[in-house]
Amino acid sequence: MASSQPSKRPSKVTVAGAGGGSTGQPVKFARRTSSGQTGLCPGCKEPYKPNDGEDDGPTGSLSVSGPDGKRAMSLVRQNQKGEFDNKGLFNETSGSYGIGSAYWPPDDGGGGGGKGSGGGFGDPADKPWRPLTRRLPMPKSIISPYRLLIVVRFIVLCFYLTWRISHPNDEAMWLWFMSIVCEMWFAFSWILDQIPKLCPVNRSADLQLLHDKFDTPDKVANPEGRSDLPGLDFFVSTADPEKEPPLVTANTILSILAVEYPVEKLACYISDDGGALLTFEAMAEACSFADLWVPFCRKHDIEPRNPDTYFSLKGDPTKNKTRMDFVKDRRRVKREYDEFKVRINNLPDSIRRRSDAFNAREEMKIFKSIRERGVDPTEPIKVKRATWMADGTHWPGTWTNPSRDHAKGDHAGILQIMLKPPSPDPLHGSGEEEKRSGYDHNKKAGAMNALVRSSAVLSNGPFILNLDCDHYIYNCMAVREGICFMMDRGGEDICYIQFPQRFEGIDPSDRYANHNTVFFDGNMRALDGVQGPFYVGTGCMFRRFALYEDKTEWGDRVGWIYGSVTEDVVTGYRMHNRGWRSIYCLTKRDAFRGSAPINLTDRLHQVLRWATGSVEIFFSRNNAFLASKRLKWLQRLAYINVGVYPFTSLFLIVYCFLPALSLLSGHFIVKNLNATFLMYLLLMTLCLIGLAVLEVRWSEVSLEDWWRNEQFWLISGTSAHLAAVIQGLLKVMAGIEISFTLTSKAVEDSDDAYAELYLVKWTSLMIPPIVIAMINVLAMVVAFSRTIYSISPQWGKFVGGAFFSFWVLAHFLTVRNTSDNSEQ
Ligand SMILES: O=c1ccn([C@@H]2O[C@H](COP(=O)(O)OP(=O)(O)O[C@H]3O[C@H](CO)[C@@H](O)[C@H](O)[C@H]3O)[C@@H](O)[C@H]2O)c(=O)[nH]1
Ligand SMILES: [Mn+2]
Repeated sequence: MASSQPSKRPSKVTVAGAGGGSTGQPVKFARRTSSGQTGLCPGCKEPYKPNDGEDDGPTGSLSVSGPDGKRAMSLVRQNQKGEFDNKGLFNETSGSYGIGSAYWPPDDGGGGGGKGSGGGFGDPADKPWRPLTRRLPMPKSIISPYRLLIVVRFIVLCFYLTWRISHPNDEAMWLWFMSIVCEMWFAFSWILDQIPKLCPVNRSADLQLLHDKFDTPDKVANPEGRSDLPGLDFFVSTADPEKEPPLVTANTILSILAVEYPVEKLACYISDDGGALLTFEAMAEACSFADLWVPFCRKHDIEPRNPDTYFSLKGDPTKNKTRMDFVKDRRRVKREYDEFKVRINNLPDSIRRRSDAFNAREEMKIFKSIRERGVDPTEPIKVKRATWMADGTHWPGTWTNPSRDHAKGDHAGILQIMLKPPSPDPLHGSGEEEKRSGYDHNKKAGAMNALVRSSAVLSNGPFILNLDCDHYIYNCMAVREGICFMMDRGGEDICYIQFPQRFEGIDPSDRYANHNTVFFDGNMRALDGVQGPFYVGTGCMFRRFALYEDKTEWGDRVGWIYGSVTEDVVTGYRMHNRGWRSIYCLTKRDAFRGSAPINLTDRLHQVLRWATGSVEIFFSRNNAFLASKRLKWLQRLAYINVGVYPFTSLFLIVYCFLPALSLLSGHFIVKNLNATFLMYLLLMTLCLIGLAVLEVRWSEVSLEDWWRNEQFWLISGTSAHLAAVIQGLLKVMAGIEISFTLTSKAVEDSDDAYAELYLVKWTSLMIPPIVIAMINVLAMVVAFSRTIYSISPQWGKFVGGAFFSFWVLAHFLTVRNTSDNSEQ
């Protein structure tokens, strides 16, 4: 084990100060892509010899390094004269930094000028200009009736409510009053949810054109074929090696390092809020393994580039593989990956053994010096026990010798540069500039901001893509689609490109709507037609410039915004509020895939956190009611909805008890079930069904998914959302802080892949839905027997109440989908 021995290689560990922490121990690992130079970090194993026994085809070289060492300074340098410099086309562009004008030559330039031909550097002047991306409107045959139905439903709803208000049930005013208040709120929340969905769009990006414009060698301008794509920095956040196994994070890192993007333009930064040596050493192992994995992926077009997923794919691995050496390469990489996994699994043990050995040595030293000084050796000596890195130094995250600014919970950030970048350029000020104090640690937002600051002095890529540790790259071309939008003409006001979140390992019938498809394929696509989708925390590509504006306002106006457990939505909101727009990038093959909790308890806790974040937003100055004029009208409604939706739970819970109350009291929300009421009911139901069908068609969500979403809306609406409102109120009124409960990504080894699903971990959040279901069943039974035995049976009212009750109960019924092999 290399890691149990102090490394003999020189270690270039940069430990640098960053934002002081208040709750955790942020450790930021910074890692630039490899050029095959490894061994700069303790814990790294011996570098793989990339070429041993392999032949190097022209495209299949097993080297990861860029075509040459120099870093192309795209986007950074401003052409001062504003002139079109034909010679440096590929290496310098005349845009201003990170604004997205990267390749647009000024119209008076030498590139042909004029509107039609200014199509990017390297484009011959005679070629017509072509857009990198297109906006595709939804088919009229779906969207027109959809809009019409929205209007119809709105009108019917208005008439219905007016009718209800003017026809109180004087036999049971309380029932009538409760129901009408709830119904008015539901109408309001329906409007908030529905109106922003008026103009959904689809988009497409032209990857071939991107390649032609940025990646194509040119005899004159770019003889070495260097890419002129902009620099891209990946940020990965992890927080707890127990809940977020380092192997998962390592796989994410490997998928990033293997992405189809020029190595010299790519950098990867990892933040570990847990400050765990385990995570650090696992990352070091991953960096070493990348030297084997990345060339293998590139040589044989491997997909997905997450080794764990790749090696557990079912089916024939040789399908579509034509290179003769594929089988040999794959066998070798597979074996090395298995060994890599064993090393990762062994890490906790080897770190402990190593630390024990070092600690014992320290004890001996102290013991010796005490004896030499002639102090009574029987007196117990206190030796602080530390965690040790392989190079014989203390792991900075153990705080064994606390001092000012360097103690657990209050310390500087730690910056580790794991591998030298492929560039011979010096790393300007790496480390030193990290010494910023007074910034709050602030959960994930704090971690992200620390990465923004440290990456600024290392690679400073104009674009940043952030991923949760469990979200890996499933489509290695996807980031290029994002770049297409950023680099397209008119793209300079795009602050971020959000990709949908897709999940793996979810039960086939998706009982608790974990896939969230209605949100990701419906709501988000609709917002794309307004000002842009929300930022949802992972799988999002930012323009660095949009995060940077005034260095003193981190977490307040700039960067990731603090003060909420759902930092994501607030961060996106602040940008939209300043007039930026965002883009939703739905790639054919999922761009990223992550894990989601499949058992009810974890799911409820996740939803609870989101809803609590929403309540926090509602009571903060980020409430969209206070938005600036730059926020578009429909976008504002959507953001208001984000802040308001948890409050629906207050009305929902009352409404769910109404059927039982009607059944038991023998009254109903209306005086009698007359034709007018039934007609309204029929009309509204028809509108609802019509809207659902049309929405399912434009969003391409399945009807089953849509129904799961409705079900879970009721379950979470009566439990987690309610708790969120209470928590949020507690925070506002009593200042009680809300903690971020991490979702576990650890997979239990078990024969049944979905064993987790049936795991019942009791949580008080389950009480309201269970009580609702039980009371409704009970009320039906009681009312049914009463109606049968009563002398003047009130069947009408019973049927009304029972239908009402059944509507509630239907939300708790799950029919298990038996086609279990649909996953994959
Ligand atoms: O103090 C913290 C807490 C969390 N995280 C990271 O935040 C991410 C999300 O945590 P997870 O438990 O997986 O939450 P989810 O509910 O699955 O995440 C969704 O919701 C979060 C906001 O509530 C967003 O931050 C995420 O990007 C989004 O995927 C993970 O990478 C964590 O490592 C930190 O870095 N520091
Ligand atoms: Mn997650």
